[in-house]
Amino acid sequence: MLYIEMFYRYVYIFPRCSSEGRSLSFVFELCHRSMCSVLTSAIYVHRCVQRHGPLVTGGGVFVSYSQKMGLLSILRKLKSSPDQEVRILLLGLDNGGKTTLLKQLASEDVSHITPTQGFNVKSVQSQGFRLNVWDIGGQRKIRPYWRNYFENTDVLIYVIDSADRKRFEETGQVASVCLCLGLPGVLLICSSEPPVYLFACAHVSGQELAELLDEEKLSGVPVLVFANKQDLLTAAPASEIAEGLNLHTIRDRIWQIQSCSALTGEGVQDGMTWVCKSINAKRK
Ligand SMILES: Nc1nc2c(ncn2[C@@H]2O[C@H](COP(=O)(O)OP(=O)(O)OP(=O)(O)O)[C@@H](O)[C@H]2O)c(=O)[nH]1
Ligand SMILES: [Mg+2]
Repeated sequence: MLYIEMFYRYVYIFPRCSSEGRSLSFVFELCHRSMCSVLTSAIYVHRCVQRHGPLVTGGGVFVSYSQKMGLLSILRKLKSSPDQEVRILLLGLDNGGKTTLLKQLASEDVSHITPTQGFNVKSVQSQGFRLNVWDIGGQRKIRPYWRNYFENTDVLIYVIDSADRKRFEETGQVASVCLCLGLPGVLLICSSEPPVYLFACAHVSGQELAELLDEEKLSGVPVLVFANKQDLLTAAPASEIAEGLNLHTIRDRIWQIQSCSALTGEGVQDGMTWVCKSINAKRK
């Protein structure tokens, strides 16, 4: 039996949601539908009865204590917050590196990552205080469901695979939608093999960003640009990304740019430290 527990309001129990029973897409469809109405801040998919088979990609699992040191350290940095729960959302097109980042944060193996069909969620709890990190699949068919996860988001981590030239424009549009929705924080992760492409990417995104930052409802929302895939020799430096995004023109909020590699973990914690600081500052 697979339990999908929606904290605060609903608990759903799906009998035999295994590879032999209901399809996973059925489970996630129900999850997504539920999120539409519930819009709650936390969802946990318990893989509680292992004998029914693995949940495969898309399921959230509780992280064992030995695996969550990265997340725990983030949680500790947030402990001064009076709120009992913090929610971080990872979004971006498929193949961008969201799941790699989530696994890196949870100190898990990042060498075997498969495309996310639904979502992954990692959660850590300490002394009644909880940190939830959500990773939503970026495939086109899943993207319409993204908005169902926005409620109560403290920081959005947006992952871009800048090496994917063909979908550059698409990426810019999706980023705009996220910003339009007024999420309180945006962490934009850029990765690129061809720097020229990355510059173009940053340029278009920068135009979108500039327009959105004029919106009153986004006033004061902190923005962190996280330049991912720096392990690739052809990755553009963060300074180029900042220039392309015109970050220096942002005057009405704090922003930050951080180089990182979700694959090696380099720079990831630095970015998350900034995220924690911005959350703490906002909640003071
Ligand atoms: N070189 C390099 N590769 C990366 C990095 N981050 C992710 N990748 C690779 O990019 C590919 C896609 O990573 P995923 O984490 O599955 O991407 P995703 O955004 O979760 O994709 P969906 O689940 O389909 O939305 C994988 O082959 C990763 O190994 C990075 O920092 N450097
Ligand atoms: Mg994924």
